[in-house]
Amino acid sequence: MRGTKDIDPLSLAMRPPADETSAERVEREAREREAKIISAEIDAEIEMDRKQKKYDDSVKVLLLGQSESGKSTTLKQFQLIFSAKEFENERISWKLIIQLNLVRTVRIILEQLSSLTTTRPIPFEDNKLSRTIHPLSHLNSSGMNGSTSSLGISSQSSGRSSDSDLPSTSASITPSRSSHPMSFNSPVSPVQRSPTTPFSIPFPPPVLPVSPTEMPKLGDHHRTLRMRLLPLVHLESSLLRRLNPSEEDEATQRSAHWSTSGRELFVRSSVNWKEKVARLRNGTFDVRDSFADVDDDDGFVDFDNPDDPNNVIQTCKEDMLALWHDPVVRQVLRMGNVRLEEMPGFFLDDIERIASPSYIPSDDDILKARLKTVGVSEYEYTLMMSGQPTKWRFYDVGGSRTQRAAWQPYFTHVDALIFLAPISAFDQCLAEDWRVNRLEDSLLLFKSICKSELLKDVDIILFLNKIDILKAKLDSGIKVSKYVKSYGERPNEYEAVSKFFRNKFAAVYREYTPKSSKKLFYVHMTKVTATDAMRGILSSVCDAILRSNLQLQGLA
Ligand SMILES: Nc1nc2c(ncn2[C@@H]2O[C@H](COP(=O)(O)OP(=O)(O)OP(=O)(O)O)[C@@H](O)[C@H]2O)c(=O)[nH]1
Ligand SMILES: [Mg+2]
Repeated sequence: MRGTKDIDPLSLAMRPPADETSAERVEREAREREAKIISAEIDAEIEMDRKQKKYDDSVKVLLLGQSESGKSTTLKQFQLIFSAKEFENERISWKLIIQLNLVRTVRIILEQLSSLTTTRPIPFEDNKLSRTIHPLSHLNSSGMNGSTSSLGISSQSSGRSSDSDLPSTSASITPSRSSHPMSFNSPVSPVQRSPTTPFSIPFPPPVLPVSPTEMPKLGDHHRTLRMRLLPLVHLESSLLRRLNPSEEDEATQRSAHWSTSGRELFVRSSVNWKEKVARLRNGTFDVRDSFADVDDDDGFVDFDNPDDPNNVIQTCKEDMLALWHDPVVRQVLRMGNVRLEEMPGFFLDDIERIASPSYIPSDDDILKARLKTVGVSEYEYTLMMSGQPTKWRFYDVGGSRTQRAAWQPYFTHVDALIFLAPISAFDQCLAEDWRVNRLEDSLLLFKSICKSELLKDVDIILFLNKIDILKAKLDSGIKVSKYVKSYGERPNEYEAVSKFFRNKFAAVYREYTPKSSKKLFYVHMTKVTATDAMRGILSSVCDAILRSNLQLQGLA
């Protein structure tokens, strides 16, 4: 026991009076709480100020766009093309992410198979983005008629997407649906979400009506495969917990509603995930110890440990291949309209390579890997531009709806922004809200960015991204006019479709950019995963930003 004389005099002075009444205590505690909040706000302001001052001499670029639009992938390309050594140093860190991407896809298949053996719909959140939306079948199945606004947007396909999650403090960047530039067919019917019955959330129905006799039959070997692949599912949840222990972000909250294995791998801006991955690689893996804190892993590589991801994946290799090539499994996926190949982080066609003990991720693997961003990550690179070293600072934001409130503080001190809109997503819905068409969300988001007074003089580079997926969809016969009413009778071909989308975004820019704006606007059709094509695009983007910067400073 410490005596009174050992107590710090400051703590003594801060102690509540001995005769404090309970009413006084409540009042004091409320005062202290408020003071704490104010103090945290001041700290945040000081930190932001510090960052602005510190990086004033660098060219600052903000990457914006909805989740999965390709922001972090664009950043990887910048690093690969202009800062190759750093990219090389981080190569090995991506191995675990790629392994986790692979395992996630296997888990999705297993969950789909479960749907055949259980009466309740599977908690299958992960593939929402790769499921198409089926306006007609859904309207039929629900009996809900999606009324269409005067602009052709159904009431379910709400623009709330952007209304609700853009920074609420700035009216100028809050999008409004009242003058929508494109008209979309109703994507899906409103779903009845009940917090107490999470499994009652319906999924988009299969393409064809399925009678019980048409249901694919699972045999004993499917059940055996499932059992044999369970270590992968355990490995995934164990590693996710270790990489993001006690996270309370949306992914975790959703997982509580869905299933522990439903979490998507994400990186929080404040966490150096590469360091964490390195520690996991150097520590021992023990699935049974999955709740242990990462900090406890100070051991060495245990090559004999059966819980090591390399070992688990290698052991399950043949079963993964058997599952992926099984005709019944393919039929189940088709019926559920699950297009795994279009999902980010799809590595099932690379099992042999990834399961090899000597596997090192290739450049393409790293660009394909999916790691969701939460918060705002900052990266500083010295890029060699026309033989001159130039300091660049990139801000890579999380694009999902709950993340967008964090964008606004960065609007006031960037030189340019790259906005990514995945135009392949015309037939998809947001992971965050099934009622919202992803392309519609992108357009509304872009509109709010154009309108923003804070971004009035910030150059905008628009990447209409994922053109490879767009081409594949058109080639497979998916009709744009089925999802975008205003597309009408135009040819369902890449040239016509891409021109149509490009014109729509350009029209939004022209209509909503403040008249007094001095900003420049460039549009590129991109597949940001393609390094050769991006080399030229990123060079010209950097040149344009630099030129514009010099002009602004009166140096050009
Ligand atoms: N096929 C194809 N895939 C792409 C393209 N651009 C990005 N991807 C993939 O799409 C996935 C999502 O890309 P990210 O860069 O992580 O998306 P993001 O915008 O950073 O998403 P958040 O962090 O959630 O905001 C990754 O797996 C990428 O490899 C593209 O042009 N074509
Ligand atoms: Mg990201």
